[in-house]
Amino acid sequence: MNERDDLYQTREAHSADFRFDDAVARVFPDMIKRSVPGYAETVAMSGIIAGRYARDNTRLYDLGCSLGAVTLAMRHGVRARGCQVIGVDNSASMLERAAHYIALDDHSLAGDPVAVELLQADICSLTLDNASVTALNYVLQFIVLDQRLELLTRIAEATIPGGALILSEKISFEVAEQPLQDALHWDFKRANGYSEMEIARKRTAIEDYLIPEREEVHRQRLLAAGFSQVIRWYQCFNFVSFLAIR
Ligand SMILES: C[S@@+](CC[C@H](N)C(=O)[O-])C[C@H]1O[C@@H](n2cnc3c(N)ncnc32)[C@H](O)[C@@H]1O
Ligand SMILES: O=C(O)C(=O)C[C@]1(C(=O)O)C=C[C@@H](O)C=C1
Repeated sequence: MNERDDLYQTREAHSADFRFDDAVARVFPDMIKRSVPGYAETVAMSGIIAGRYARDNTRLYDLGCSLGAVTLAMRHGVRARGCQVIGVDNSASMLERAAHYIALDDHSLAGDPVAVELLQADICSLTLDNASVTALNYVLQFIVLDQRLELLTRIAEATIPGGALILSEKISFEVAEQPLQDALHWDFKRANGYSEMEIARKRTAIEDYLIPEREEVHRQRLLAAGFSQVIRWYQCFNFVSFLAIR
């Protein structure tokens, strides 16, 4: 199942034509590991954070769950009782594969594991409720700009007092810092075996589709959405993760 990402060795790229389709879902674990600096740590620490913030008889949401990496990290991190982890994605190709990974995990766990449910839905029109922890791991960056505050506000309103949002994103920087951050990111991709052509084609494909914003924009919008505290708990080059508390 873990195929190597060679999509842009053969695929031509056009602006904003990247989609989470079957071809991407097939190579996704390899693609995200080789493309996002700090991905493995972000997933693993989502489990630790879920352990601290999950409360009895609440929900944990993994919005834009792809193959369910964070869904499973949260399932394994939860110590509270009566919790349910809900993984949501609008890509059928992703969810089909996520279901396979959840089933493998079900079989490996003894006793009464934390319940996991997968849902195919658009997170921009999903009703959320009774959340103690929500993860938005590299997903907000794909939501059109004018829907981002509304989505975060719905998450904040659905979050119990003291509950948490884990928000991981590719970010942008002020003009003086941006070239260095880009260069380091592309060095990371080169070191992971992507060619100049693959890096350039992926860049074209996600341009105008993955829209990064500055740290300050994220912080202020999270506060405007209804969270009371925001910290940046992790950064690796141009990828960061925030923890926002309701
Ligand atoms: C970069 S991946 C997320 C990675 C995943 N959270 C992880 O940590 O492994 C982005 C995911 O968001 C999903 N997505 C994008 N827009 C969405 C929307 N409006 N509703 C639901 N899912 C969405 C995509 O289908 C894709 O699977
Ligand atoms: O910014 C890039 O160059 C990326 O490849 C990033 C990114 C992401 O952050 O989601 C884009 C699409 C894939 O899902 C994997 C990585």
